[in-house]
Amino acid sequence: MARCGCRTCSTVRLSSWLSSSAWLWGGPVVEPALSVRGLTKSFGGVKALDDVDLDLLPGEIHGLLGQNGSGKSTLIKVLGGFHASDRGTVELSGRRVKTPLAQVADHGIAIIHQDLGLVGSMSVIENIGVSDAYGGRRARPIDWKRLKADVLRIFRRLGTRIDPDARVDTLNPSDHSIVAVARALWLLSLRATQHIFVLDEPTAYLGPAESGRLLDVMRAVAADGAAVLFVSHKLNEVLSVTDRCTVLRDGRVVTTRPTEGLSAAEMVTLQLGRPIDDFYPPRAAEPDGSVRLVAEGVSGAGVDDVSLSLRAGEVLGITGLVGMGQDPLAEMLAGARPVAAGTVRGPDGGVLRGGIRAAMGAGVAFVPVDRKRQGLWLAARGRENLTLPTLRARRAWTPISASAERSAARKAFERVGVRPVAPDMPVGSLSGGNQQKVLMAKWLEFKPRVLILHEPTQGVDAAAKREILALVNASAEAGAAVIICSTDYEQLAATCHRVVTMRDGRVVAEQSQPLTERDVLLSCQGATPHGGLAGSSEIEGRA
Ligand SMILES: Nc1ncnc2c1ncn2[C@@H]1O[C@H](COP(=O)(O)OP(=O)(O)OP(=O)(O)O)[C@@H](O)[C@H]1O
Repeated sequence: MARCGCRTCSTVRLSSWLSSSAWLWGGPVVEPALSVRGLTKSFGGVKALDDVDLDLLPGEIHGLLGQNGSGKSTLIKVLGGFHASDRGTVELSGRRVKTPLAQVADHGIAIIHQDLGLVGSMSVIENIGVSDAYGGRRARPIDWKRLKADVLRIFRRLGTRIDPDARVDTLNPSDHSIVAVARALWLLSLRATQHIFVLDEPTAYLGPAESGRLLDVMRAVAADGAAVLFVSHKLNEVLSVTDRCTVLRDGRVVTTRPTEGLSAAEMVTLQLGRPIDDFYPPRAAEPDGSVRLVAEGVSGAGVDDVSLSLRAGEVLGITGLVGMGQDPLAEMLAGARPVAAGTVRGPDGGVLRGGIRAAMGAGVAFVPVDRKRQGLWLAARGRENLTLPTLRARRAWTPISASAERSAARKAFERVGVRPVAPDMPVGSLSGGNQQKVLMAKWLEFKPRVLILHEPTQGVDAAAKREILALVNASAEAGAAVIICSTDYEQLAATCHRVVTMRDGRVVAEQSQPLTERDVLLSCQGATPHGGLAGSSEIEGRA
């Protein structure tokens, strides 16, 4: 049964109602907030959406699932007016609307993308205030006093204590998402009575604790009567928060059904059209190689006196609650961020100075967390992205053979499961998960001696996640030393030989095999495994 974890919500969950006879025999007795019929959209020869029907009911949290490239983002972009559909109709509360929709907020629709569109140097309240009337014909002054009262009321309803006057760049990532939801709530409250929230992988960058806060916010929004569409590859979250799910495969709806009674394995089978045996590949063999990377007393922005070493063949996890220093540490080890004190020694024992270029020269590869801004050249072809890391090693003026590049890229894309395998397609036209696979292919092809991965499977579906991690393990078995910097505790426990935990910039714990998700989470929360914090609902819900 879909569980309501919201402490303030006393409403009856929709799940039992949805599976009741009222739904089954007579169709929905409640007017859908959004009703889509026959939606079809192609890009060239690719049918991204094929005759899609979808109903979102007021008060419901509806999961939208599907493997990478199945059409989820395209559906959202059509709803958001970003793409015109080729065919199909959209009704809002029973009223047919003209598509593509313009000014979707006027129709009560808020779309919250992964990139939240907040301005870090502005306060929370300024970010919310400037969202009204942006692009409008008449400028009018913002009533800050009234706005602040509205925002505080919304924050109270969402159960958050974010300071409206705080600068956004001082907040943690889950607060960013909550501010984006609050901004949408405020904006919609000025414009429409029925609200529809579409959240496109809002928890992709969040750890379990931070995600939990956002899921509570979604529950509060739905409890007030909004319809919520939630896109995620994190099946635990989909199971815990949604009332119903719609599964897309190759642009078509496979099923829409109540979440109650569904398991994560069944969700994967519905998405792929086949079951997968295990969510994770077998762990890489125990390492017995020589030392490949050493950090000695490394300090810098957000990192305080960290020492660690890593051997060839080893897969080391670096984790912590979100924002505890693991992200800047991964960047410092890769030469992508300056080290203020201490040293990093590379595969040959020499101190790595000279930034990321010197690190690459020593065989260190880095897969950054922000694939769109730091990882990929979105306007370039897939094959060109793959060539980039080796460009410097080529002899000057040696022409690049397009056909050789194409055939190498085709093989690399097949290895990591990029769909479609189209080396000439601009990377920006691929789905988000497939972009992530191209990024992985780019650095695996580099044949690194040290491979530093920052959230390597974000936004990828269950099958692709398994394939990517299998390649990471193969890379370790071929002699690379691997670091996975992540807040996906389950993935770390299933993949790593060793996990170090950071808090306030320092390494505070180190665990080796046997590892469990629970132990990793406990160490992040400051408890010793098998002790303390026994009452944490976060842990109990997932154990
Ligand atoms: N602008 C575009 N140009 C060409 N093809 C596109 C474009 N946008 C999407 N596609 C294609 O449409 C299909 C559906 O992509 P979409 O982004 O909707 O998938 P998705 O389900 O959101 O995947 P993911 O889980 O990876 O985010 C894919 O084959 C993708 O390559």
